[in-house]
Amino acid sequence: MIGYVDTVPGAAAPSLDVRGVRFSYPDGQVALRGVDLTVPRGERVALLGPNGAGKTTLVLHLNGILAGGDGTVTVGGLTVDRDRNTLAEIRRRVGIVFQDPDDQLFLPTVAEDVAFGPANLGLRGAELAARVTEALDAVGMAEHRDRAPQHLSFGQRRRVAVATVLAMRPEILVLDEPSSNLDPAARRELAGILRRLPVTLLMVTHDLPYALELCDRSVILDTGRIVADGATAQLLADGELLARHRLELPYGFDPAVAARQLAGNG
Ligand SMILES: Nc1ncnc2c1ncn2[C@@H]1O[C@H](COP(=O)(O)OP(=O)(O)OP(=O)(O)O)[C@@H](O)[C@H]1O
Repeated sequence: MIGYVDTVPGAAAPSLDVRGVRFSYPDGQVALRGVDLTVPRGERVALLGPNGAGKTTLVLHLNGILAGGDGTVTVGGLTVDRDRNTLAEIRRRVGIVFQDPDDQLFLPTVAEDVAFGPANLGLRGAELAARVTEALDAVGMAEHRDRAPQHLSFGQRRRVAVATVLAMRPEILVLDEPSSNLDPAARRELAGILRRLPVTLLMVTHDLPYALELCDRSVILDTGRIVADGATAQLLADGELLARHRLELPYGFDPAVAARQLAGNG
């Protein structure tokens, strides 16, 4: 089993600490208006919110793709800044899985795609091979290692995209809409895989049942501010809160019943 939760220096620090982050785009559009968020090591948190709330902008601050506003972001005790060495380590610690797996897969075979990141870190030979196998095992894709990514199903490609990030042994795994375009079986299988990963997880999603299934805690972001932060089951049971922030449960979905079922299965 992968043990990267304990391998990062500064193990006492939270995985993620966002303090007073404000950010406007160059055209003046204000996207974040003072965001505070602490995620302890090993926790799984859903980041919810309507279109335009600032979710992507916040995620892009976690590994320094966006910066320059106010506030600080700390990952496993290391503050995100523009220093080249720090940024390289931050990008190893924060693994972002984008919505479209094809943005992350570009080499002839699955194994080469998964090896790409750790090879850039300098791993070679048996150590690199072990890292690739470990990551592919974690997402149940080891038997496909020599296949071409473009010949895999969408759900398989998404799993390989997760493996490319896991191969870096991240401190925190950030997933952008992980359930999108998955059929019900692939969606369920991915949930099982993500639940077993020993890693801090931040999941951006509009799929509220998926948030409930995977994350005990959810945070709602709207107009650049965190407007709710609590137990997912409680937030989803608050119809007025959801309506205020343009969040909708699927027709007929009862979060209380689903939470009881999940607790029974857990
Ligand atoms: N490159 C950009 N230039 C200017 N404004 C931007 C840019 N990208 C995003 N914005 C604006 O920043 C705000 C936050 O957008 P962001 O993409 O972070 O929201 P989001 O919550 O991820 O939305 P969605 O659910 O639609 O993906 C919005 O008002 C958006 O129009």
